[in-house]
Amino acid sequence: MLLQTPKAFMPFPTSEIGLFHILRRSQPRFDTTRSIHYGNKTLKIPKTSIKVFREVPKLREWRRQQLLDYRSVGLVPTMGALHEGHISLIRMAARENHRVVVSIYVNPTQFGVHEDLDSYPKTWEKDCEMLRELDQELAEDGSNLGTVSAVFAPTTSTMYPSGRPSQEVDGKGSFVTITPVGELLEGTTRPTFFRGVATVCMKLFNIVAPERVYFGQKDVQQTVVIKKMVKDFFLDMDVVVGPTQREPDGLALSSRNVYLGTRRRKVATVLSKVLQVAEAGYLRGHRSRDELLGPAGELAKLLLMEQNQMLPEERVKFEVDYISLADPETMEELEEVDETRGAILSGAIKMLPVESPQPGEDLGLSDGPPVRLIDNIILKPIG
Ligand SMILES: Nc1ncnc2c1ncn2[C@@H]1O[C@H](COP(=O)(O)OP(=O)(O)OP(=O)(O)O)[C@@H](O)[C@H]1O
Ligand SMILES: CC(C)(CO)[C@@H](O)C(=O)[O-]
Ligand code: BAL
Repeated sequence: MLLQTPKAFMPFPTSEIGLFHILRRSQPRFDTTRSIHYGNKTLKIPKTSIKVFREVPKLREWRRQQLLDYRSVGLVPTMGALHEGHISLIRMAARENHRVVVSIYVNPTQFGVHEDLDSYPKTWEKDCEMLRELDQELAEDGSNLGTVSAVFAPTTSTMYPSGRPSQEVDGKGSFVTITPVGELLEGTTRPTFFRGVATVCMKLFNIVAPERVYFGQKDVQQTVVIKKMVKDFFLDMDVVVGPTQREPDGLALSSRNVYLGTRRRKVATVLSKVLQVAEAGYLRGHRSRDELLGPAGELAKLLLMEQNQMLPEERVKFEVDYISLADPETMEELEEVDETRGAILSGAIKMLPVESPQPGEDLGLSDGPPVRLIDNIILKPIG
């Protein structure tokens, strides 16, 4: 990083002008796909000192000042639609860093051409409200090293300065690919997913230059891909993985849960139940794939049979995409768990559109297309 004198890097004057007010006047809702310029002002989330950066140079300028002030920076990358899973990562980051940057960016290149880029939930105002509440909580809790200092919410033209690359599998562009791990499991169903994730994370890491980056275990294969990228490209930062936050009934929190609607939400715990059966086998001493995944597959069949016996207007059909028992570093499938290494149990299911929707039934966001859910459990090494 190029160092300049502190004077040259005095931050731009900040403004208490409500971001919402500016946005309301200029466009109806915050839209990360369009370029917006507000002169030289650094915006803030109202009633907080959280800066909102939309462009790279100002963020870099702020970052350099942190370096000069010996302040550590933690980065929590997100796609917005914040929930308690994200908040738990931000809390972790605030415990371990003087400054926390949360990025909010729905990255088009990690969505396949037929995926849900257009309908992906965007809840900017609610996200700001959650960050405001968290800011207060962190300020009152003296055990943290830092607090949320900034949100980075770039546009796509900022993130892809040479133009947005194609989302096609054979699309050309400046990509980071981490293979073979990025081709397995989630990469089979979503062949451009990890290429998009690695590419955007490399950009975010280069822009923010954090000491630590925070990811959730809910997307476990993503954490494996990111760790590999950091190792193989000598990126000077630690990757910290936070535990999966769940609803009381066990469903992993996910921004996409809003797609489910009431009926499918009740059945969405199938995946966590199936994985728990396999985990219970490991804790009882089973190590072979058949012993661990056999009962898990049986439970999935049983739960589907139960649904099939119900009336069409009540039931929920689902398809198991995969249940995997994999090595924690390569994500290659295992026949036998080496208990000194442990393993990753993971799965994906597709909740199908409800049959015979009832008048006024809540079908979830975007009216009920199939919803793919993922989850995992780490089988910890023993000894
Ligand atoms: N339940 C959760 N517990 C802990 N971390 C989570 C949880 N859900 C998401 N995260 C983490 O938050 C970060 C940002 O994730 P993202 O914004 O995609 O949210 P998401 O809920 O995973 O959305 P999606 O529905 O697209 O999977 C990622 O590191 C992700 O693993
Ligand atoms: C890491 C990430 C923010 C990259 O867009 C995304 O994949 C996510 O939210 O998990
Ligand atoms: N949390 C993973 C982001 C995605 O599924 O696109």
